[in-house]
Amino acid sequence: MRLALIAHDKKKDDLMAFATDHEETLSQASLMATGTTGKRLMEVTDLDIERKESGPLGGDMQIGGEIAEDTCDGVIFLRDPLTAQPHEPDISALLRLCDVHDIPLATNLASAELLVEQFFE
Ligand SMILES: O=C(CO)COP(=O)(O)O
Repeated sequence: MRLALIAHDKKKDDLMAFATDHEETLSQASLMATGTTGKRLMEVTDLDIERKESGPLGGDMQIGGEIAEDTCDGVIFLRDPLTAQPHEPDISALLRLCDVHDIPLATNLASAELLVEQFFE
């Protein structure tokens, strides 16, 4: 099971709390994250995380590449729906690829809980 974890700045605290709550479960997965999200996750948990570039520098695209290569089984992406992002085209491309390849995608905490429950518990 290979899972991508991503959060926009205003959602990072939520993702850190989620990862801490589910640390034991998430440790069963192979995890990757965009740059800053991954750095924060490794600061607050003992999870082993493959860090991609930061989102605005191509990290979303790198995770999209994994989806296209069939090496990503699920994405938790806590997006900030109230703040414009400079790399919006990359974000849309990642979400689109999840749909193209039928990859489970959770974009808020409620769906992230369901995804993790279904995947691991
Ligand atoms: O911008 C992001 C996703 O679109 C997240 O990137 P960071 O994890 O580097 O902040």
